[in-house]
Parts: sequence; structure tokens; C-alpha cells
Amino acid sequence: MLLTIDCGNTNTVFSIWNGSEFIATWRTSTEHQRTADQYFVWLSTLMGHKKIDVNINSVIISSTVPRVVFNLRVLADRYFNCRPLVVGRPDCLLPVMPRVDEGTTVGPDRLVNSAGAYDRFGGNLIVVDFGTATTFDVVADDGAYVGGVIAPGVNLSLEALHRAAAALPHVDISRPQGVVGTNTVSCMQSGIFWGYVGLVKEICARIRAERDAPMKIIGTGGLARLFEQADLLFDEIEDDLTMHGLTVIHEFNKDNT
Ligand SMILES: Nc1ncnc2c1ncn2[C@@H]1O[C@H](COP(=O)(O)OP(=O)(O)O)[C@@H](O)[C@H]1O
Ligand SMILES: CC(C)(COP(=O)(O)O)[C@@H](O)C(=O)NCCC(=O)O
Ligand SMILES: [K+]
Repeated sequence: MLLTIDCGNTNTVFSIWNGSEFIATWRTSTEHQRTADQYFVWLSTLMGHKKIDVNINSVIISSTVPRVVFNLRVLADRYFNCRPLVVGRPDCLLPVMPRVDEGTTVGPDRLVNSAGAYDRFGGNLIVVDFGTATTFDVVADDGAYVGGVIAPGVNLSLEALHRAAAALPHVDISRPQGVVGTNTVSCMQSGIFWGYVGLVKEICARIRAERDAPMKIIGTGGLARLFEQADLLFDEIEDDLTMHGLTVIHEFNKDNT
């Protein structure tokens, strides 16, 4: 079975793919100090808790945090007896090469999202991923990642307000009833929530105007559903898009190596 690992700047998600479905998914905070042994103790405890007794014999990793990859490699090597595929490394082939400026490194999560979205919906897509950063990935007609947009993430923006202004508290994102806040917390929530709705709409409209084909908009990341409540922002919401993309890239490498 395949272990898919998606390591973002805030959280790392592990899923087990049995060839036709994900049989389990677990999330932990991203910490580069965590060792392979610590990952394994954590994983095997959770597997035991869910009574999952499977033989993991391949691992694929996407990491936006380069420092954690070493220990995840050791995890694969020591406990699952395999050399993991690491998206973005030369030996990990992509179904379609990205078309970006020479020398640019694209976040592996964006390459994986593009591969997953193309597999499900075909070409001409905008993938909006609400993570630590909010990213927009543009997928061309042939499935290539051809660029996009990086905006500060929702929680990052709320945290920045709190840190920079002495009188602004720590606030969690939620959908405000109206726009005009009548206390500090609702004013902040309104600014971030409606500001993000506007950001997503404006950026997608401008990408669409710049492209010569109709673009489908796919939302992913935990906050996509929250924003969708406000307005019709997405054509589809795919919670497992990054994990699906990892299985697509894994399959592609199996067939081509
Ligand atoms: N459903 C949700 N509701 C509220 N906050 C969420 C939800 N899903 C994720 N978040 C928050 O969004 C931020 C980004 O999370 P995540 O998608 O794990 O980012 P990354 O992939 O960059 O690690 C984190 O602060 C996380 O706590
Ligand atoms: C933009 C990102 C920080 C988003 O990461 P995330 O929110 O998933 O943690 C990541 O994709 C990244 O580090 N990208 C490198 C630059 C680029 O993609 O162009
Ligand atoms: K992201």
C-alpha cells in the first residue's frame, strides 16, 4: 500500500491509499525537529487505534518545507523499506512539465494540486488552495502548471493583525452575519472574510480575462467550504485534491520507470 504525505507550512497530512481509496488520513503539525522514529510511533499508534494492519511498501512525499524531507525519507527507508518519491526532485517525473520562468522552483504542493485537478477535470483550471498561503494554480489545456498567484493565508492575515496591533485580539475565522461589525472581533472577521471573498473573485476574474479559454475554478483546503457559503466562488470543491494528485504522480512514476 501507498503512504501519501503532504507537508505544508502549518500541517502535515498522512494518508493510506489501497489502490482504489484512502483508508485513513491523519494530520499533525509540521515540525522539522520530529524524527523518523517519532513519526513512526505516532503513525503506528493511530493505525493500531483504527485497527489498520497493512503493509506499506511505497511512500510519496510533497513538502513545502525542505527541512522535514530528510526525516520523512528516513521514515520510509527504516520502517517501510522503500525509497520514497519526493515531488520536485529530478527522479520524480511529472505527467506534464510546468511552464514557468527558467530557474524558478514551484511549490511541490502546487504541482501536485495541478496533477490531481487535471486528472479529475481535464485542462484549463484555476486551483485555489487555502493553506498557510492562499495559492492559485493555473493549469493549461494540456495539464501543465503555467503559473499562478500567491496571497497571504487567511489565518496568517488574522495573526498578522493581532501581532501588529496592540488592541487587536487573536480571532478565529468565521462567517460574519453582515459586513458592518459592531465589536472588534466582528470587525476583524468581516475584514478578513469579505476581503478574502473579494480577493478570490477578483483574482479568478483577472486570470480568466488573461487566458484564452474558459477556466473551471476548483477550491481545496479546509477553508474552501467556509468561503463557498458566502458566494458561489468555485465550480467544484475537492477536499482530497492534494492527496489525489500524489496518487496520480505515484502511478505515473510506476508506469514510467
Ligand atoms: N476547516 C478549517 N477551519 C478553520 N481553520 C482551518 C481549517 N482547515 C485548516 N485551517 C487552518 O488553516 C491554516 C492552514 O492550514 P493547512 O491547510 O493545514 O495549511 P498548510 O497546508 O499550509 O500546512 C491553519 O492555520 C489551519 O489551522
Ligand atoms: C506558496 C507556498 C508557500 C504555499 O505553501 P502552503 O500554504 O501549502 O504551506 C508553497 O507552495 C511554496 O513554498 N512555493 C514556492 C514558490 C512557488 O510556488 O512559486
Ligand atoms: K497553499
